[in-house]
Amino acid sequence: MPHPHLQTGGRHISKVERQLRPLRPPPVRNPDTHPLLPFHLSLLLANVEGKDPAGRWEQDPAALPLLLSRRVAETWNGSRRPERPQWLQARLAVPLGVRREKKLPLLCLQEPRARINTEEHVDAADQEVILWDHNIPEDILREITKPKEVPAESVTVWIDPLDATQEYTEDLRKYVTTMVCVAVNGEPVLGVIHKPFSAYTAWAMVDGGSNVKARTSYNEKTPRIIVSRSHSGTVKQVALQTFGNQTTIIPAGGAGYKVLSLLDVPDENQEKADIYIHVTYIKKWDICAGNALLKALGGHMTTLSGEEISYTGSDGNEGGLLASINMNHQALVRKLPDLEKTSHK
Ligand SMILES: Nc1ncnc2c1ncn2[C@@H]1O[C@H](COP(=O)(O)O)[C@@H](OP(=O)(O)O)[C@H]1O
Ligand SMILES: [Mg+2]
Repeated sequence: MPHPHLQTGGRHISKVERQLRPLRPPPVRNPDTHPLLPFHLSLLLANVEGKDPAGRWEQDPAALPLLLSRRVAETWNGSRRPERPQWLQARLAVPLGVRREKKLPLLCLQEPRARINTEEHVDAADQEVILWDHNIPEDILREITKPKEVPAESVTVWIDPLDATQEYTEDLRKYVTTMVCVAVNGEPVLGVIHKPFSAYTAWAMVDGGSNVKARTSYNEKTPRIIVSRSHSGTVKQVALQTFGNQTTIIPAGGAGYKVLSLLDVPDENQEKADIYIHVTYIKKWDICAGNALLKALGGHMTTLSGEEISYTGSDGNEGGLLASINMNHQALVRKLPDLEKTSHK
């Protein structure tokens, strides 16, 4: 899509951008602390804004992750002008036209004392910046009334701009999510899982608030177990061995989708399960947001041997995954077979 550009002061800016000035001054921030709440909310905004996210995805799969990740970057930087969604849409269409490869671009203006880990990487040539207007929607403000601040160096951010990539390439769009997670001292604290093709966003903050809840009942005896359809490893054998041959196994794409299957999600394309098990290696950006959501709602996501996963340091989790909510998680861990016998890789 062609987009009008004007030359001003040696810099190309869009006509729409120019019309939006003058704008409010940048917020004042204490550089030693990290405002968890606004950051989190900006991610939500990044996820839900725009007239037709699914439509944008059909035009170009990079659109939403790019919008999301740029919002992340911008909020992190915390000092730019606010913008409007219409502007974002117009502006994004230009650079995205040429990016249809599987790996999606991401711009991270990294805060020097915090870490941002993402499946995609910064395109150094890309100077565009997309901005958050610092308006927090009413429904979110109602849920989280007390903003938190934590030392910036304690924060690690995990971003998956496109989860269920394999399924996306097979046009199985219901599995696709974008995810952002903020961990503090390695503990998952804020999670956002967005389904671009359903325009549904689940978010939760540990000791903060959420827009999603657990279902009212789960089947602990003969659970429906949701597992990977494309990185399954020995998971079916493990599940049947643990819970018996009558157990229902639901193969599904995406770690974000599978966590949502444990919750009360008002989306007709969302299957429901009682337990999520994964036995192969998995990256932390695939699981951090789901872990934060579950933790905030009273659930658990651990390795198969019941250990908490630390969302700092290395980007891989090698101990497999067991996720549940409103169940005796430790009892589930004890039931699982000794997985030394099975491969985690
Ligand atoms: N053994 C493995 N090695 C690397 N990534 C894995 C993996 N198993 C699962 N994943 C990643 O975890 C996400 C969910 O996987 P699955 O759909 O198989 O459950 C996918 O993320 P992406 O789609 O972001 O790559 C997938 O690539
Ligand atoms: Mg992923």
